[in-house]
Amino acid sequence: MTRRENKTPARPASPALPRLAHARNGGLPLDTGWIASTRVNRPAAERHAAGLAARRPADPATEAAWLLRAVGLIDLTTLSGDDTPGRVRQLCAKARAPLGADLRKALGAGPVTTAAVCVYHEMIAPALAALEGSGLPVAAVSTGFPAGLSPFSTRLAEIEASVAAGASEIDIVISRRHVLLADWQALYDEVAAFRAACGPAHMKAILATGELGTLTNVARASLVAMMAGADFIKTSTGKEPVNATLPVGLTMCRMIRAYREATGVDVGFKPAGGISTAPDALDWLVLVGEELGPRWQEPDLFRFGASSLLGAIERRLDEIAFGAGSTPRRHATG
Ligand SMILES: O=C[C@H](O)COP(=O)(O)O
Repeated sequence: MTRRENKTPARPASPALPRLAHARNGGLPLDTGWIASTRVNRPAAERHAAGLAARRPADPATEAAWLLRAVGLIDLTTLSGDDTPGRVRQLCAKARAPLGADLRKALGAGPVTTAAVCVYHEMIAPALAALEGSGLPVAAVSTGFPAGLSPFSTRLAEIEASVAAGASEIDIVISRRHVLLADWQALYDEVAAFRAACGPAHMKAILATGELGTLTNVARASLVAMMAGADFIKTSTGKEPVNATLPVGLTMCRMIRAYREATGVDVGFKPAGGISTAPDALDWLVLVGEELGPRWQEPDLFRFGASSLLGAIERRLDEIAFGAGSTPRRHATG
């Protein structure tokens, strides 16, 4: 099946689209031979992933530099049933100024923001208002997030509504059954239709890897999503029983690398769900640095999808800057 033409009406995208200014992924025709020949050796992936922690930066100054970089890569997220405009305004204030001025001064760091704010559709308007003038994009989760089981027409309309409301990044979820049934054509058609509906907004394809059964399925779904035009591939919604894991991350990075070698196109990577400690952030940065290179430590090609990681990084930076005893005094609550 051929890809659908972009049918989303042009609407001014939210101001930060230039943050994703590298050439977009135009996709490829579905290549079933490539998909069938792709396999992953799970024990080897697990062994490799287990070694990443040993390669975290050892000295505190380098660790602080890495963690400052990680802050700028976070899609600061709230995806709760009890989200309110007030909570989203607080989140956006944190996204604009994620670290206190005293902490930045102690670390010798300049101004920093997170990469984006990620919310449900209903929270796009308060997020845009709260981020006005900051240059920070609003990402919206879409297509029946998190299960992706609402009617197809509803899922397309949901994307279009969020783009029309001003989201410049759309995080879609795939139908897991297409992967579990190895119906690659159905998966390709679905993701290509979502990509067309996104129009100017950049699309992150959430694979929900914890529900795909095998790493081989993760690899194949990654390839199909990229062939169908995904700008980013993303591990998880944060709502599956198992979310972002390093063996899954390794698998997806290797597929991004293979796609780049075949097409010359850079596709972004977003691990999401359960990434909640400073060492977690370091492990993911080691992984993408080793597998894809430093370009994938920049916000146009890498994001952390996380609701609690920022607080953990802030506490660790505080320890580095002011000493271990300072954290309880300076951060009364986690
Ligand atoms: O896309 C982002 C995830 O939903 C965040 O998951 P988390 O709450 O486990 O950090």
